[in-house]
Amino acid sequence: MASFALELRQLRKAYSPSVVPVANLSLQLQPGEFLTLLGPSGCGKSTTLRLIAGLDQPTSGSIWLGDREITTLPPGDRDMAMVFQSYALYPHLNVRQNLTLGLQIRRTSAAEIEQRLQQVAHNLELDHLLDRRPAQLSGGQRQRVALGRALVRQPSVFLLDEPLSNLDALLREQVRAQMKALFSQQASPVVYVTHDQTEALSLSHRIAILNGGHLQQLDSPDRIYQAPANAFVAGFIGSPRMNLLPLPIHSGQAWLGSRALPIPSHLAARSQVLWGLRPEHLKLATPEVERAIPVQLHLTENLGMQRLLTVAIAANPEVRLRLLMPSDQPIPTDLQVTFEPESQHWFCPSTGDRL
Ligand SMILES: Nc1ncnc2c1ncn2[C@@H]1O[C@H](COP(=O)(O)OP(=O)(O)OP(=O)(O)O)[C@@H](O)[C@H]1O
Repeated sequence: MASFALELRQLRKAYSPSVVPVANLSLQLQPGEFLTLLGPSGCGKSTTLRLIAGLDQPTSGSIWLGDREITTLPPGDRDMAMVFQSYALYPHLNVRQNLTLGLQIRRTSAAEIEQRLQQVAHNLELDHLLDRRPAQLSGGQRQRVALGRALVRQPSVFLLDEPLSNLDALLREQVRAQMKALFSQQASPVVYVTHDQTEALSLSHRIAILNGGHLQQLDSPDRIYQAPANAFVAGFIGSPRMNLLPLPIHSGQAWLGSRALPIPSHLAARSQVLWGLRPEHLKLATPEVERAIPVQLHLTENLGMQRLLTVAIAANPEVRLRLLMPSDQPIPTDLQVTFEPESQHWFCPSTGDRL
């Protein structure tokens, strides 16, 4: 089966001069690539997906499948399969009929339909449920049918809009793993919309982080975590959230309380910097560690395997930092913290850009 790249060129959707959910979005998905649109509520993820599906028309810009422009093509002619959060199954049809209706409409041969049905039902563990109606299924089973309906079609593009968000945490983890395995075998690109960073990080080849209709970073999950392009991405990706503090620069160093932090030379001319350090990179230090920072415990939160501590810098108690430590380690009474210089991030306090 032929597989195509999907490309958005300078895509823009404006509902009014002030409501612009998609602002000049350009990105290209390779065949088989799994790309996630990730961002806070209202950032334009669903609108982008609707534009790709043809359910909405862009104000300007174009959409391409391979070398064919499809910007104004009706949804039914785009050969794309969409999976919604709400499942959207036909209640009066059983699972078998829900899975195969799309193929029958497209006049696929009976033998081909049966072969694809068996394969998808097997992969999604739906074999024993084929004669049931949606009302007789659990939420996780319904969502697997919705995914199966997209997979049997073997479309040119898969569009998935928060398909796991109605499932409880345990089921979400199971279906996520099944989805990852299934979509890794697909030749068609997948555009996945979520506001859940764990889903985005675990499923995607690349993640497009959106905020207010603007693309903030388009990169691999590793790069987005390790080298966030700006303070928005730094604060959005990672749980618990990265420590982000404005620090003054003088005498060629940044100052965290009374502690001087050596800075990269290109920052020396600045008067202030936004300093970032992930809670997992801030460590408790034993007394003999050089240049450790004395702190006082402010708050402890138990997260199961780890504890999240909020500490105040002893010399400047208004400066708070959060750090993660294993739950099975005792919290010492005399607290000091330390970190590796290379785990620090530096951002511009006015633009938020990575420095
Ligand atoms: N038909 C419409 N008319 C006017 N404004 C709209 C319309 N559809 C969406 N919007 C606005 O566009 C913005 C982006 O909406 P969109 O649904 O794309 O966000 P989202 O990132 O998918 O959010 P969520 O995660 O909450 O679904 C929002 O401010 C929304 O109110």
